[in-house]
Amino acid sequence: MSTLSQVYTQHPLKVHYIIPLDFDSVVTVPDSHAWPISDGFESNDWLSIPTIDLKDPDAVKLIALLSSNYQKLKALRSPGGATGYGLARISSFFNKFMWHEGFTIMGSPLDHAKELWPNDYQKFWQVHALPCTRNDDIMEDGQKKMEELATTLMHKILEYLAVSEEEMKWLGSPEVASTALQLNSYPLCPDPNRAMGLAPHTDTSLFTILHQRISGLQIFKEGVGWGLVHPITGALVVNVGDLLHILSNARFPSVLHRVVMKETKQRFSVAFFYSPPVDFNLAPLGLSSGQIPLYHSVSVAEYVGRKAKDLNKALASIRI
Ligand SMILES: C=C1C[C@]23C[C@H]1CC[C@H]2[C@@]12CCC[C@@](C)(C(=O)O1)[C@H]2[C@@H]3C(=O)O
Ligand SMILES: O=C(O)CCC(=O)C(=O)O
Ligand SMILES: [Fe+2]
Repeated sequence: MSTLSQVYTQHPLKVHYIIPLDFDSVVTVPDSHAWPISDGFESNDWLSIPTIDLKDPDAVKLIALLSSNYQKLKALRSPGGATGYGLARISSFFNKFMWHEGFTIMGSPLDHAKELWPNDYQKFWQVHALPCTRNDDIMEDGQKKMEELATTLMHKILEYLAVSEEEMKWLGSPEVASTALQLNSYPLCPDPNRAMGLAPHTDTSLFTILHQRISGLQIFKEGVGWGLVHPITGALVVNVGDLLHILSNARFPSVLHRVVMKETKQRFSVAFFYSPPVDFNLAPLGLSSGQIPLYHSVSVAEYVGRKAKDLNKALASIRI
């Protein structure tokens, strides 16, 4: 069975859409990164988001990103690769670049580090992991916790949707769910109102669990427009992705979101993408009699391919 990483490998990106700007060396926003002023850029309105207390404020351990550019380029994603340092995959769909750099991890973070820095991966963790507990395990622990949290959440969502666990066999074994960890960095920007942190998109996952400490994340609410999602200490943001949109027959619509450059300091976020195994076929489930499915059945791998081809038309392309 192929992995999520192998599926993305089949949709390579041009190098141009991988290498981020050297944010440390610029004093003005270059034209390549200057976005037309958009509605809601200056908005300081907070949206009200339902919050769930999961009794575990420590579920995520935030890790600082790699610091020097030299180290960063050593970790650059290859054109055919899915993991490593670089621009967001969606970059090629926009004619301006974003004020963003990220690091994508699929599978074990420790294996990933060993692969990148066979001789000094330990040094990497010691230098860059938060100065607490065992540096070696910090990412692995965090990832395991996230997997547990995602599984718990998924069970509850299925219960609500009246989808039998039989139909989601993969859920019993967390190791076969496709997961990815994305470390996002939004460097200090000399002119925040002209730059875009992360352009509007919906995630491809069932849902994404996001940790943010500084504001900047906005979601688009029908009839309201763009509004900020307030960071709450000890709480995580859950963004519904396209795959849950399909599975739930749009009862959980995927959330259009973006990141604006609000603050005058660097912003970090950590996103955990949770999806079924790549060969799993998704279709609207748990429909009561009389309800018609709105989407054709699609495998996770095929849907990833549709998004890679046309970001904003993928969902519409499988609409019945
Ligand atoms: C498992 C995932 C989910 C990915 C692709 C792959 C790894 C990186 C994720 C992101 C992270 C940044 C936004 C996004 C839109 C992007 O460009 O890369 C995400 C995308 C998706 O949700 O489609
Ligand atoms: O940085 C954020 O708050 C959002 C990140 C995001 O949307 C993503 O990684 O998909
Ligand atoms: Fe996202």
